[in-house]
Amino acid sequence: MNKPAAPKALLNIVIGEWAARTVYAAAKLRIPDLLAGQRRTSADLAAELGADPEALRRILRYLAGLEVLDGDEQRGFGLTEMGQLLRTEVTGSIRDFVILSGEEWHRSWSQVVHTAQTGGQAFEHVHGTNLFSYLDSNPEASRTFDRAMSGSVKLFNEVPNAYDFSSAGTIVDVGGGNGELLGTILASAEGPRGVVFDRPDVVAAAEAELSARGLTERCTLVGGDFLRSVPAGGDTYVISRTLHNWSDEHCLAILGNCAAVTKPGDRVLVIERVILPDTDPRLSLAQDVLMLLVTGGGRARTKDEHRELMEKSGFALREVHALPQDFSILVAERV
Ligand SMILES: C[S@@+](CC[C@H](N)C(=O)[O-])C[C@H]1O[C@@H](n2cnc3c(N)ncnc32)[C@H](O)[C@@H]1O
Repeated sequence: MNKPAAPKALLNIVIGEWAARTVYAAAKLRIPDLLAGQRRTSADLAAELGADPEALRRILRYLAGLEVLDGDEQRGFGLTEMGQLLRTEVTGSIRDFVILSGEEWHRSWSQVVHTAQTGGQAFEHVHGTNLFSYLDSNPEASRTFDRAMSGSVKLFNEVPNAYDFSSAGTIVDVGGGNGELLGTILASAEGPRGVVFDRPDVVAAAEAELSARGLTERCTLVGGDFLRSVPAGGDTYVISRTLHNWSDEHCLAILGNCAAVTKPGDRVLVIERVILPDTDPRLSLAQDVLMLLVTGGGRARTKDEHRELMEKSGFALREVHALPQDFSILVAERV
């Protein structure tokens, strides 16, 4: 397809927000769940939702234009492959990410001018507190955040294909969230044991995930603060989608805490959207600005920036492997 002329290309970028808001509305109203396995008209859906039929018809028509839905009022609207991903209970659902993006992240993006002018965090400007303190005192937002982070089955499933964990003894997932990544890794290799390490409230929620996978015997949950220390006893430390939340100084503290409990030859695996030359930068650079808005010093980093942080902490970057959704896994060895 030819690249659209500049005015149209720019307009398409600008109205991207309208598309995102409409997809958010559909997810929030659970329209994709109501369309699972069936076509329905807007009148039918509006009756069930207590919504306005004509407003809903025009919104569904826009969603069909965006290829999130297909069909029309006569045939009924149905889900496309993209629409399926907005259902609640499907493998790889990104509904919770859409809700997080449409609520918490949206409020911060609306203050991007504030951040541009002051360098200050939009999130703090909006909420009067930083992201993780806010999540600590807002259980509902915290659950949405954790679910949004864990809706990454495709990404997590690829991790054991990119790195062979079979010779690991104990794998510690630092900032391991609800344990979904560690559960996937342990399910891929019978030998290793695991530790999920995260904020105390978060690891409590990981228990259900690991027990559902029958992994409680092989896995320990530890609550704490990775800026102070990380659990000792591992030979493989995984830090997934976490360093981007933190400034270089804080990353050095986290990596330094891993170095303090490891010996030469042990591994740190960092999973991040790395800014790589000659690759589509749209996801990694969007992530970088999101971190600018919602964290104090967090950022997406280049491979060399990661290498430097690792070297300063006592690790040598050995390998980089590509993962889905423009993520990479950086494998470093304790020197
Ligand atoms: C962006 S999430 C990534 C979660 C998971 N590793 C993944 O890839 O889906 C960052 C994680 O860091 C955890 N975290 C934040 N501050 C922490 C701290 N001071 N100590 C331990 N964990 C922390 C959060 O609770 C959250 O689970």
